Amino acid sequence: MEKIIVRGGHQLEGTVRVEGAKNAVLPVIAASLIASEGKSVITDVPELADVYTINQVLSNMNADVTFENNTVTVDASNKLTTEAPFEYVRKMRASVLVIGPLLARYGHAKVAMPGGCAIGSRPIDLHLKGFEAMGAETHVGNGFVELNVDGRLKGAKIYLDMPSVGATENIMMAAALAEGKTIIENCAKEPEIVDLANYLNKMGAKVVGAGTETIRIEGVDSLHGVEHTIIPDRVEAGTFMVAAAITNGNVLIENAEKEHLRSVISKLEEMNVSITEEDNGLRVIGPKKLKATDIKTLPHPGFPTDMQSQMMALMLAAQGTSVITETVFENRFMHVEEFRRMNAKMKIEGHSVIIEGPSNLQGAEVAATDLRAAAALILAGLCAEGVTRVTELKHLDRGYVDFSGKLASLGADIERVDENGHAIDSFVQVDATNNQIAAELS
Ligand SMILES: CC(=O)N[C@H]1[C@@H](OP(=O)(O)OP(=O)(O)OC[C@H]2O[C@@H](n3ccc(=O)[nH]c3=O)[C@H](O)[C@@H]2O)O[C@H](CO)[C@@H](O)[C@@H]1O
Ligand SMILES: C=C(OP(=O)(O)O)C(=O)O
Repeated sequence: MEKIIVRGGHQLEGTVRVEGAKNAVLPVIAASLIASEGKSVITDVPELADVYTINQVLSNMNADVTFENNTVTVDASNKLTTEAPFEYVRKMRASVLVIGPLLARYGHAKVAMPGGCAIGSRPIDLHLKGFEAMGAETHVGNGFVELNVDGRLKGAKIYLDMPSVGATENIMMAAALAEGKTIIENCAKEPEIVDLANYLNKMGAKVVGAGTETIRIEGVDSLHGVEHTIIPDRVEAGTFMVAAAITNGNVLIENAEKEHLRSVISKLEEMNVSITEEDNGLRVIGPKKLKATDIKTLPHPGFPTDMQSQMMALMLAAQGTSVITETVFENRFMHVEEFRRMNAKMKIEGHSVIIEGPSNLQGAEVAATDLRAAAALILAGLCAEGVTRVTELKHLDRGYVDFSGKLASLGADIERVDENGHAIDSFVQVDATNNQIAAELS
């Protein structure tokens, strides 16, 4: 079993560059399925397990996909098949984002139903209600959801019961090619929604209002491939901000977009962390003593749930009582038990965790329970006494490129080892060209 081994107590210093955003690139690659002509060229794509998975989903549908030098190309002008099997959806829930494009272009999609996961039940009812309002018939059975449209999708007025990121993206992609006008109310406002809208508009779509709570889409007859650069990953940036803060370090986080990180910056500043904008990024300096604070996760522009576990690590090192309330996912506290193995003093009360800081964190063997928990346990290891060993790295590899290597370059005592204890590089997919994917799938 691969592990990351961290020896705490080193201040981080230097510069780290943030990659393109996982949560922006997945819908953008899925949206490339709508282009019936031309090639889509997507740049600043991070080498993440999830990117390989979405590429495989598209490739399996007969799209031509390549991934080299942080650039994904998709040629979806072939006749595509319209199914995404469980093998992919199991690995990555974002596979459901192919439904909107397929339904819009072919009037049919059959995708394995995503189950629950470590952070909650995560249904897709809002996606399906949106498609039904646009004229699709949905049928759920045998572990799949199958959608059919008689003719073309019709524009509709859709109110989302909650501002779901995935539902907003899926409906926006479907509406881009629907007949007439679609209005999505109470939609998600995340920067990744804006990035997808910009991409669709370059492809020839007519989307206005992304980033506000109402998006209006005038459907067009066809979309074409274009070039697009992915926005920086605000969660990776936030994670390195916490790494600098928790080690009393001084780190320049290149390519971090301040506007996307307002809630995170404001909470870190409350904890006495210094953050200044420089030409090419944000400089983060950790204080000698971190101050406790409270956080409630909310849809954007509120505090992001994807930064909740990393902030929990930081609060464990802060002076005083902090409270984290999770309102986005029903069960995103699995990492609490793992932190307790490191001597963390905290208790769960309903949707909140009360953290008594500072905990005298001690190194221990801990298991990542989800992607952000993996990063959070490593962050805790950076300031714990002794050695922390983190397992279940498949979660980490979904969302962080060479996390241990980047921390090591900032001065952390950290290495990734294989089951025999030999040092290895971070997750690297040997070859992700289309041929390789085809070979894997055959
Ligand atoms: C690939 C990607 O971009 N993932 C992000 C996306 O996930 P994702 O798009 O899955 O998250 P949503 O915004 O849809 O989920 C928010 C809440 O709405 C609920 N819900 C959602 C859809 C639905 O049909 N019915 C329903 O009840 C979910 O269970 C959850 O409680 O946004 C989340 C919230 O910011 C982030 O944590 C994830 O990192
Ligand atoms: C929850 C996350 O991602 P996903 O929706 O892909 O599981 C995340 O990025 O923290």
